[in-house]
Amino acid sequence: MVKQTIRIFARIKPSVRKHQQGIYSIDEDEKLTPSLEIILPRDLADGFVNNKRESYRFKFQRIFDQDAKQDIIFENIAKPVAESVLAGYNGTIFAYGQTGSGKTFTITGGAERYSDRGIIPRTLSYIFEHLQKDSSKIYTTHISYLEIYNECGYDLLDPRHEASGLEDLPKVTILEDPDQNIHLKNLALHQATTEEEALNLLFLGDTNRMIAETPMNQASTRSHCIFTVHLSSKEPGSATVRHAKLHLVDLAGSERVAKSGVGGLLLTEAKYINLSLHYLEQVIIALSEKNRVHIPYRNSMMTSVLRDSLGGNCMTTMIATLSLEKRNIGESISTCRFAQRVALIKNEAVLNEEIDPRLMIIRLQKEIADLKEELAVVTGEQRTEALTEAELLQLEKLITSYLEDQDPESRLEVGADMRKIHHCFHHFKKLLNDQKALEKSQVSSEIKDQERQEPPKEEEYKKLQDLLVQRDNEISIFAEGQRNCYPPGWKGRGHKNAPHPHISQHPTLLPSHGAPSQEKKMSPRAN
Ligand SMILES: Nc1ncnc2c1ncn2[C@@H]1O[C@H](COP(=O)(O)OP(=O)(O)OP(=O)(O)O)[C@@H](O)[C@H]1O
Repeated sequence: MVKQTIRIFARIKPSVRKHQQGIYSIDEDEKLTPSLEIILPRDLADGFVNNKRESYRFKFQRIFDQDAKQDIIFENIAKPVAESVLAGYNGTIFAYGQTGSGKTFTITGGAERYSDRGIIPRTLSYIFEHLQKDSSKIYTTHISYLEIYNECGYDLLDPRHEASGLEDLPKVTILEDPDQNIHLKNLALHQATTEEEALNLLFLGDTNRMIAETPMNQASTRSHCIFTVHLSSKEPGSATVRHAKLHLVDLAGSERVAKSGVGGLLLTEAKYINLSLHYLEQVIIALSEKNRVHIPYRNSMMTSVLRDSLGGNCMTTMIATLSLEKRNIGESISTCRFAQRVALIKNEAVLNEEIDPRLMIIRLQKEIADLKEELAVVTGEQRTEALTEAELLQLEKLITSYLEDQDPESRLEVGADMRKIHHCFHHFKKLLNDQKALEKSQVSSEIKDQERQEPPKEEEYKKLQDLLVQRDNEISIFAEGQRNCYPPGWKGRGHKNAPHPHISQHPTLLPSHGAPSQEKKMSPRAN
């Protein structure tokens, strides 16, 4: 992770009236941070901001004076960012300043001379040169070009060449996923395999930008443009892919509505521009304040798109473009003030790596195939997915003899073959389940048998009760008989006083002659 505050640079546009004496001075003491002093001319000091102050001093990473050429700007500002993008970090360079201060010239360049090429073409050239030289990685490059005008996004890389106004271009909208990542719907990503293809895309975007421009909407002044290089890289054979994005941003003119004196539709546009830049300012103020939890990124499309570039996962650089002429002093001071706040924002850039599941599967499949081959070499046998019939038979034999072996120390040796080990476990599990099922069925059949053999308790109790009543009757009959000792009127079997047939057959209950004490021995009820 790289922790870094946003780096701020100042670039002063060449003045038509050559160096206006006394308006500004640059202090470039090597030991100190360079500073730009803006000196208020006497006639302005009375009416502007604070009539007591005569000068304002602002610190920058570096200040490029009027004579700084495009190659110097690229080398010092854009090249370090391009390098970090090539290393896998996100990068952003944005130009901020009033209309006509040189934002487009700095970011895209001038059309007159080849040497006027700006940061975008020079960065593309640098990136593709690096990609060509570096054979240790596989790179993929895509380009997108977004224009934001009046809070609406438009895809400048519409290849139909039919746009005669912004509304003819595909409209881009913002989508946010549950992880709060921003996705731009309808913004096409075009693959560029060479510098030429990438430059053609830049040209297409700039052409669409110009065609869509109307006198009322001088696009470069009134809209924000974000040219993005999406770079993916991976080492050959690796499933880890690095994704880095480089935003090159040309913001709308930063002048304030109150001072620009516009009206009607233009005023609406100016409000929008300023609203958009106002929200950018709000985000920057929030980020520069310590302990501020909520950052209002969602308020505008631009801050949503640049969310990572501002206080997030990105190496960000700002170029404050200044047109330091007497009439622009106010705007120049406000641009510098804005830059000072931006310089307080800390970003934390991390390498954006992810595993490509498709590549991972391919890699694992290859690894399995390699390992199988290696195993075959070591074991001398070619292994198939499943065990062969012969192997299964041999394994069954081993398992049987292992189970039959009474020795508790005995071992089942199947070798280092996971297929065989799994088969053994499977076999033991089956045995265990069979055993459980058998025990269960045995228990249930025993219960059934018992139920069949033992009559219900109530029935048994009734039988016993009946038997008891019967015995009581017999005993009382027997006792009666004893007392009467078979009276002369005894009529034998069938008589109402005759002993019960069972009693007559029961030896212990049969009356014995000459044993009168029998009655005493046998009480009618034991209980
Ligand atoms: N450093 C420079 N060297 C030479 N010419 C420059 C420089 N900066 C700006 N210019 C010229 O000044 C004019 C205005 O610049 P430019 O269009 O870049 O301003 P801008 O800030 O992008 O304005 P807008 O807000 O309208 O987009 C252009 O003609 C451009 O070529």
